[in-house]
Amino acid sequence: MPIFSSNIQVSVRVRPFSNREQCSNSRVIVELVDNTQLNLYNPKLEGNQTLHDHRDRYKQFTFDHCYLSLNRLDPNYASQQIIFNDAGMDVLKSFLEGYNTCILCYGQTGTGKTFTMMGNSNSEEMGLTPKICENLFKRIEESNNESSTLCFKTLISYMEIYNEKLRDLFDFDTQKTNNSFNNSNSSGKSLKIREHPNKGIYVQNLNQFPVTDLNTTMRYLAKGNQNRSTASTHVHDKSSRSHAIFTITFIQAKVDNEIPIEIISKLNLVDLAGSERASNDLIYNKKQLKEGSNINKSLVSLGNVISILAESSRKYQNGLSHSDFNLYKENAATSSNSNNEYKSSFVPYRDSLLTYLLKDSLGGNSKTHMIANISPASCCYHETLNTLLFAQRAKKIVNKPKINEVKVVRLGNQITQPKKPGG
Ligand SMILES: Nc1ncnc2c1ncn2[C@@H]1O[C@H](COP(=O)(O)OP(=O)(O)OP(=O)(O)O)[C@@H](O)[C@H]1O
Repeated sequence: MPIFSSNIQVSVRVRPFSNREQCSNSRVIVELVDNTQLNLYNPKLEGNQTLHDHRDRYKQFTFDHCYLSLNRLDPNYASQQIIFNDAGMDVLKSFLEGYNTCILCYGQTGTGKTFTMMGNSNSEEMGLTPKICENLFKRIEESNNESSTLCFKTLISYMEIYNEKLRDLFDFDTQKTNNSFNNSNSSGKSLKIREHPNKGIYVQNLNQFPVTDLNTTMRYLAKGNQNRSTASTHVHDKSSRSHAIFTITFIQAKVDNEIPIEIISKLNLVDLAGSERASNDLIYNKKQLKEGSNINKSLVSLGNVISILAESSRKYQNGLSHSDFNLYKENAATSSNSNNEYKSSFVPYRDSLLTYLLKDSLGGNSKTHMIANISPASCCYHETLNTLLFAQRAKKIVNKPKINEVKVVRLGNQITQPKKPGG
């Protein structure tokens, strides 16, 4: 079974100017050097060539991919299809091979995270989630036509973290009436995260629906999206106030040398809530303050986890050869000896629901792709710089993806794992 280490893939996407940015006479401060490098200009130092050399005037960043979606009329505009062809197809391929996979969008509020993940209802503008589902069902159909020895099962679930509570967006009994689903006084259930030695992280009592076609999946997704917490903010009139995680679980059953085998892979599609700097010039109500502070708190803990993982990946990769590094990860994961030289740094996954839920995707056994969404405008310089620095740190994280293959013994409808010899 292939096990190897793989860095988190990180892309950056620059969205078009918003009306607010156009009205504020902002300038474009992001320039693509090529499809992996971009320059971010400091608007305060622009044009001042005498006092500052170029290192002060702009910072250069390198990522796995940079996408410019600044102007739809530009022939090089990075469309939804282009993002899917790169990031989406890559992740889908690994997911179908049996790897746990994850795509997450990170960035300041209003920079295009929901647009990238979900898109608009217009079919030209479908985001990664519907496009991945569309292609998944196409692949299943193709495989069904090619072979009768493989069986597939697809399950979907959808949850959000709102004000540090975990909610099931597919809990259609707790219907959202007058936004009561998301009201902090509502009786909407808060779910619990559990950890299983084989299954990894999972959410207890989360609804999971089996699906066999795109239309049904899209209907569930649309209903789940209606339940998602959104509100108007000073920056964005339909801002997501929660982190949303749509999970597809894919079970492939086959018989190998007369032994029934199941490969179970999970794809987490994550639309994070956007960070927003509180301003002294603006008035916030109590609800906005609470939402903003919870969003920022969980994004800070995500930042901490990413920094620690990036630092330990760097430390050990610098000193160890590739095979030693694999050994280190192996030992760090299994060692109970606190003096073990390979023991990994403590990673505070449990500091927030978000980092706990994403534990397997960050520094775990998943193939993960992060898309950092940014604005092109000079008025967002500080937020954009923070996002790019965050993304640069995430690029250093090394995961250890593996195919989740389980040999099963079927007893009627029950599925059990074969007993270990002597067990
Ligand atoms: N690449 C793009 N091309 C065209 N329009 C875009 C693009 N990215 C974002 N937009 C538009 O920008 C606006 C904000 O985008 P979106 O809602 O996706 O931001 P967000 O990052 O999810 O915000 P929040 O964090 O507040 O939820 C939307 O009107 C969206 O249609």
